[in-house]
Amino acid sequence: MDPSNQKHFEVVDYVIFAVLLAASVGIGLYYALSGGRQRTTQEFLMADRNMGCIPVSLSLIASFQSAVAIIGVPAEIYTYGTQYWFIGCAYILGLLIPAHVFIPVFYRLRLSSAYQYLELRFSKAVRICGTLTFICQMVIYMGVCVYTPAFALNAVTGFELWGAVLATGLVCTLYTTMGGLKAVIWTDVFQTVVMFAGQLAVIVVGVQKTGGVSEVWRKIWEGDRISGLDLNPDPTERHTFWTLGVGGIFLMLSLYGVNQAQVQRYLSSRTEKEAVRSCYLVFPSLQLALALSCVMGLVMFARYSVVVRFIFMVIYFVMDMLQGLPGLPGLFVACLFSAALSTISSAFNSLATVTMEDLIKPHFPAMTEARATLLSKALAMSYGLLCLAMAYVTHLMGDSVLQMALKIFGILGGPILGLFSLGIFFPWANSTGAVAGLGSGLAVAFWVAVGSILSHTSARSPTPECRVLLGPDNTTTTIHATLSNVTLSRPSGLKRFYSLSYMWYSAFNCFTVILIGLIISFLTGPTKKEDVHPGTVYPLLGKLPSQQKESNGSVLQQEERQSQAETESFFPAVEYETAV
Ligand SMILES: CC(C)(CO)[C@@H](O)C(=O)NCCC(=O)O
Ligand code: NA
Repeated sequence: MDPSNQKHFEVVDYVIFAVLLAASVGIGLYYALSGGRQRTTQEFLMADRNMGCIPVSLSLIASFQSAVAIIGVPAEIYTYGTQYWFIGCAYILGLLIPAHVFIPVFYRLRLSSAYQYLELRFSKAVRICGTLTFICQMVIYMGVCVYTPAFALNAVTGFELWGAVLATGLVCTLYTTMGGLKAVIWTDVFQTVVMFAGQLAVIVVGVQKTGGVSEVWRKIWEGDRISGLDLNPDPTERHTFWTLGVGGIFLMLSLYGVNQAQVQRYLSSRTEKEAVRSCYLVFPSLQLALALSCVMGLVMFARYSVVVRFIFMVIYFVMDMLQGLPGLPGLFVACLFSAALSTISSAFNSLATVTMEDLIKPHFPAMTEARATLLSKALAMSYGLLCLAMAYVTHLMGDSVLQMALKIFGILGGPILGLFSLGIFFPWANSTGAVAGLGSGLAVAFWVAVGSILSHTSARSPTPECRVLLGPDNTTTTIHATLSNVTLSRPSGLKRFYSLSYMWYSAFNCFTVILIGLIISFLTGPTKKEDVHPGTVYPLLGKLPSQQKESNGSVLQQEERQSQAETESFFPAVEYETAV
């Protein structure tokens, strides 16, 4: 194996990549010119609340399955064995709870943005704090997503780095701005299929070139890549059944339960049942996505029988396998960029939605629908350009990309999950408690994350390390093998606190918010039962009231009624189901 010889693309590979981009723009154009022609925010941001469960479910898995997972998960399996696969166990509760708690609550309140919930349950201030946290989370994450595939390809193949970043950023901005949420969802469907096809191609060719299934299996077995269930309760162990299978549930809840990108898809569903069904359908597709990435990591190990710690080993492997098979390298590039595009388009659209619904509309209640839609498009476009800037910021950082993405979800998404859980499960919580809880949750989250970076404890790795250094022209030139005998002495005191496994971040930060939120609520006078807005608290023992009747005249509901009337004038046949 010689990572120093650069891999190249043929014309046909570039053509396939271009077809992917063109098809995505085509879908955007189609939804710009059909239906209501994106003239209302209901259509642009909510897809007219008329989506079926299959496109929604594929779109749900596409939102947080980016090139980071396509590159990061096989690399993880190749380097450390199959322990990470146990995160699949977290998908069970991680999807059942959103389907039966979060979706019913949000859907029946007929929200446009998840953060509207925070105002109904607490106050305007809480809504704004939540929105701002979400914006930070998605903007940082977006940078990682757009940068990763471009950088990885560049490192191995010399694929033009900033050209690829610009192409993805601009194409995505274009179809998101033109076609709104409908285009985002339907491009997600197409891109998810391309993503699966690309991974499957690599696996099939990889197995064949390594000598067939039994040979691959023998090498994996001899190389000791199949990890048993690690039941070590130590929360500082990076990956164990507990960190992945239990910590992972909170990661999933923060993504599939309360993240605006997903909530928006649930709310765009035709009926509540359809939304719940789409959440159920995520389970098999997400398991498939996980299985494909894990198997790819295993085949990769079988191919080389040695662990080389090179961050873009996955791309090297793919090119090594697919070189000489015209079009297949192009299919994989399309797979990587499909994964990236489908994630950043969800990010643009959800960011435009929260900025519009939570930060702008409340201040300009008289804004016309035409102006609001135009402004939403301008917002989607601005976030697209901001994304390019964030790609540059990511360029300046360095971490395992998978770990980096999951840390962002834990550090910023965990406290948001805590905030929503505080509102949904604890009727006593009040607005002051919520703001204090979120503030403390974020502060502790940053403290632990920065502490962990500074004390380097999270970087402990039990495997011998080899590093491939990047040469001056970004080609891989030197292989520098260091057998690092990491001393596995237990850190003590604060260091031990800092070495908390990043897989616990979501859960830990969520609980900080709930704990501080409840303490402050009780100190400042808990919310009385009769003051809680109906339908905002999930009755753990009773039944959630069915869809909100539009009875009282709050501004929010007037807004809702107005936009609902608009929707109905466009689609008189839309029916809103009221109960499960
Ligand atoms: C969100 C999970 C954990 C769900 O399996 C997975 O898709 C993942 O590891 N995502 C990493 C982030 C990304 O792909 O951008
Ligand atoms: Na994606």
